[in-house]
Amino acid sequence: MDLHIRYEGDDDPQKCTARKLAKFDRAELHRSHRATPYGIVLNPHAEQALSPADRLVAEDGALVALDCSWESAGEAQFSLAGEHRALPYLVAANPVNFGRPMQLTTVEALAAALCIFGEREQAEDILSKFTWGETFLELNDEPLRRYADCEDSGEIVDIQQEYLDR
Ligand SMILES: C[S@@+](CC[C@H](N)C(=O)[O-])C[C@H]1O[C@@H](n2cnc3c(N)ncnc32)[C@H](O)[C@@H]1O
Repeated sequence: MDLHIRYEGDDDPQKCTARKLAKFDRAELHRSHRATPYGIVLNPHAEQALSPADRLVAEDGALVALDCSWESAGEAQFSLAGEHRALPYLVAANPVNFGRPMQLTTVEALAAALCIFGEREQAEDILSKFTWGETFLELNDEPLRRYADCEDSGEIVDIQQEYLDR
């Protein structure tokens, strides 16, 4: 699946996961909203949760993340053309936000979406570029497998609730 990243460039370049993905040819960076292709946009502010039902749109178009600092990741920043989806409950494995729910790096968000779409190998491949990448899949193994078995976002939200209630 083609991975595209709207790259804002306002985060620490040393820690930026988007730049590393581009360096290894795993994703294409775009410097403007207009240049970013239409597709499924990973947006933590979106009302609808990502589910396997979104796979076709991502396959025909693109799977898109917005790489910017969390300080500037307000709702307005996500004015990209596409179908916006939030990821369901998952925890971060990156050293900055380790163990925190929902605030994933760009590579974690893309890998989670790939797992939900059944593209586990591609998810493993992009995470393999990061020392903590495998830990993300280990920490989230059960929810990711359960989300991938869902039909639609309604089912995803029901499963997410189980984790939120724990
Ligand atoms: C705010 S940027 C931070 C990037 C970080 N500086 C890095 O180097 O990876 C992370 C991006 O991943 C995606 N993302 C992260 N958590 C998400 C969630 N819970 N739901 C949907 N998308 C999410 C969004 O596209 C978000 O803009």
